Amino acid sequence: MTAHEAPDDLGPERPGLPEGFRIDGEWELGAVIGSGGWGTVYEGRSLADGTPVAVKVLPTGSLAPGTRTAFGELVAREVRFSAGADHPHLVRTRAVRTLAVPDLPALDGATALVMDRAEASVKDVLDAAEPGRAVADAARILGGVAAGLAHMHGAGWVHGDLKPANVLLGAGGQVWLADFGLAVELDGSHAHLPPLGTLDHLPPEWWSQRTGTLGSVVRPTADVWAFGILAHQVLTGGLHPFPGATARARSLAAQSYARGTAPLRLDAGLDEGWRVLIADCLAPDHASRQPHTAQRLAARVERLVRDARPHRRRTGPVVAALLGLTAVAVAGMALLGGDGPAGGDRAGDRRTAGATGPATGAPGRGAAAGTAAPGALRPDADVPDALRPVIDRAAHRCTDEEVTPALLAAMLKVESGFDVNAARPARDEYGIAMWTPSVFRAWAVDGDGDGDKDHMSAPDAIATMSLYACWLDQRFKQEGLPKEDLQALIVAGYRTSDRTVIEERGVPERVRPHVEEVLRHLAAYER
Ligand SMILES: Nc1ncnc2c1ncn2[C@@H]1O[C@H](COP(=O)(O)OP(=O)(O)OP(=O)(O)O)[C@@H](O)[C@H]1O
Repeated sequence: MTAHEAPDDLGPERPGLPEGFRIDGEWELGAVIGSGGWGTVYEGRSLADGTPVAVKVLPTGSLAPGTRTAFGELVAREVRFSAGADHPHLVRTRAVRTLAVPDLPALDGATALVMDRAEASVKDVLDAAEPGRAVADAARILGGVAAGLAHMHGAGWVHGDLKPANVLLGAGGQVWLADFGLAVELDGSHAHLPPLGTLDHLPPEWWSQRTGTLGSVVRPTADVWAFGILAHQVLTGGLHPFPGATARARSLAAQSYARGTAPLRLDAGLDEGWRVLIADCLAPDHASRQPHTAQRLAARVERLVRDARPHRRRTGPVVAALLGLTAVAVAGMALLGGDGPAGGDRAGDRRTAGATGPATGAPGRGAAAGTAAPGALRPDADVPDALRPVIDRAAHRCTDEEVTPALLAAMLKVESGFDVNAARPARDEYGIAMWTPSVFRAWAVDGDGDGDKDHMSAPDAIATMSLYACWLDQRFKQEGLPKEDLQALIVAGYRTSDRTVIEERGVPERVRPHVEEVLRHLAAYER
């Protein structure tokens, strides 16, 4: 949400919750991370397993009656959207609670959103950036933002407040859209929003439209405009595409451009592909921006991310340094790295160093000789020879012990029978790992390091399967699901979703036969 445009009468001094405050005996609050226009975000941790979380507390008690209705509506929206958001590029809300704090009347009855905790926002990165130079990992960050937006628009929502502060970066390199207080559900082609967006990211047409009782009309093209501004900032170390020392001056410059009285002057240092994409996002009005849907932009950004890859092999650690990440977080980033052999090798080394048993990090069947690590493939397993090194390498991207070569092989066996050309068009699933292309895009890993991420390429599809399995594994651990069931749950999550498995706290009935078949193969494949 926006700090500058929020009404001033949200309450005098905003009261805070003390460190150590517990929510429902499940989470404990720590220090304040920051406050926005509507609420305060605290560090927190799960009392069950110490998992770090961020808790956003949205009070309503201290508001003037006139403000309360509008604010209550925004809170309801944030809660409604957050609870339903389920995508790797949208920050995950783990729980929504109503606080009971009779001693602090202003916070009694406040809503608390318990979210995955980020390390930093893109705003933090831009604040530390050198103007004129793209921030480290710029293309990948923008790829995540575009994929998150495409998902929101596809699901019938508009973000409404896309800006650097609302793009969060997780400790493992994840890119999450956040702050859904202004997210609105589309009613046909548009929705209504109170006039609250951020000046610097509002489209020029916003200023000329009348604000009705329902608020301003907001359409997906407003997010596309905001993405254009954000992309320019990320690719130029924070430079806004419109001139002016203040947000208001820049918004006036944007309006002059939209009226045709000033040209669009993008930074001269931008690569041609990005320049064209940003110019499309910054088309002067709703109609001319409309063809550039978030879905199309996401596909274009993905191509640009791919093209940028040879130059960014070494950027993961740079982002880590910039964000002050820990060694553990850097290790997580190697796991997530879709950067081909470099990322894979780092993960392999780490596994070697950390493992108590002999290393299986070396790709290929060499690992089958001598003492094999748990989960290594049996030499007589019916897995095609050519795939063994690919599966080994993919499994070693994940440092969690449940994601083994035998598990991935058993999943592939049942998904496609190791057929690289397998297809189930009715379910929109293709290739050896039966990826749905739009889902694959959100996770895609370049398994063979050829600069391309293709769900029909076995190395890419299998490496991506491993990454996704690893993430599922970590989710289920965070949720405290039984350790002995984790492999079965990963298989079930791959066929359904993390949320379905977590909600059912086990293997959903409808995928039970599939899971049992995979487990049979797993038993036969494991050394
Ligand atoms: N899940 C999270 N993990 C870590 N930090 C977060 C998380 N969500 C929000 N923050 C941080 O908490 C601070 C307050 O966030 P909040 O969304 O309330 O306001 P904002 O986006 O800064 O401003 P506004 O709401 O006015 O637009 C910001 O610094 C934001 O980066």
